[in-house]
Amino acid sequence: MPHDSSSLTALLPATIRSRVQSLKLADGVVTAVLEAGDLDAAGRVTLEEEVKAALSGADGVAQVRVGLMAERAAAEAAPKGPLILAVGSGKGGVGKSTLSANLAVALARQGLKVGLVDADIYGPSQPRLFDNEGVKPEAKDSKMFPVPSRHGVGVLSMGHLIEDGRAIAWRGPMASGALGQLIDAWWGDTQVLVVDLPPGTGDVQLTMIQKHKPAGAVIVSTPQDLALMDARRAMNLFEAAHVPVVGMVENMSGYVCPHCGNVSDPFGCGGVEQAADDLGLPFLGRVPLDLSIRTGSDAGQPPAAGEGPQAEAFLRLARQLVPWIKARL
Ligand SMILES: Nc1ncnc2c1ncn2[C@@H]1O[C@H](COP(=O)(O)OP(=O)(O)OP(=O)(O)O)[C@@H](O)[C@H]1O
Repeated sequence: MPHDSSSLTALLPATIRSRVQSLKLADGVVTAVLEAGDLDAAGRVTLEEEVKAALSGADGVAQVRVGLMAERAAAEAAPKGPLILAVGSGKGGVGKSTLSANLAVALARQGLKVGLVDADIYGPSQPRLFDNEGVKPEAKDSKMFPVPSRHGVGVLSMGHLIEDGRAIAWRGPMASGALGQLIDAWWGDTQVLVVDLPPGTGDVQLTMIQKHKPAGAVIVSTPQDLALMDARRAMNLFEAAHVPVVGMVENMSGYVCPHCGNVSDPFGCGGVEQAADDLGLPFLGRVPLDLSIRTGSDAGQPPAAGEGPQAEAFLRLARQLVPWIKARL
């Protein structure tokens, strides 16, 4: 008989079972979150290997993802930093970075003090989107200051730290160490930190979410079925880490012809709203596929900072999020 979450947990040795915070099976993928605050680096690697060895190959299991919780006591004792709002997607290229940047600008236009961390450390794009490429962050007491932008949003990205165009080939633990430095920076009176997560739903993402505990997450998807399946995986990932999903956004949902203004739907339309409905999540709204969104982004001018329908699409999303954010500040 195929396994479910409890029969899978029973496959783990008792010493590991007591560490399980959550364990979910969906579409053949097990997502397990374990308490590991007492273990050193070697112990954590062993624990991850043991879990994978115990569950891989079980009936109905195609893949096992492990997220390890650490430094819980230290995190709880630490002074309260800005509220973290993660922006995630199940796969790359759906517009997660574009949405993160414009949401940050749109939230700042609602009067909030907003910062942005580019956690997409393998392909950082925020310095280009905010037109502050090549600016190195200043630091004090080995903590960085955010790099200012023209739109009132401080930004920190691996792209600010590496030489132009140099690919980063880091392994998971180094990657999450680097991300920690971007988040634990001098954010001052910043109220909301929008975190542009790396695309995907693997171990790196899960560990990052566990460690930095966003207050909530927004999932972005394009309307096609394939992207939607990935969005569902992203939701499972946040659920496994006990991070509430604030809602879903449909990006590239209707192509506005720059010549005649006609709207067509190359990727379909309404799929994300339907998926949000099926999953019992709020649907936050759509952003059209619009050439000016790409050209503005490439030129370092976030459309949300301007006027017109493109700006309005992002401002509408931000207005929906403001009450949720204010209730948590
Ligand atoms: N609504 C839109 N209209 C037009 N172009 C868009 C829109 N959203 C995103 N794009 C463009 O699509 C490309 C991919 O967007 P983006 O980099 O934000 O995606 P991503 O999900 O963050 O990708 P990655 O996983 O590579 O980081 C960019 O060139 C961006 O300008």
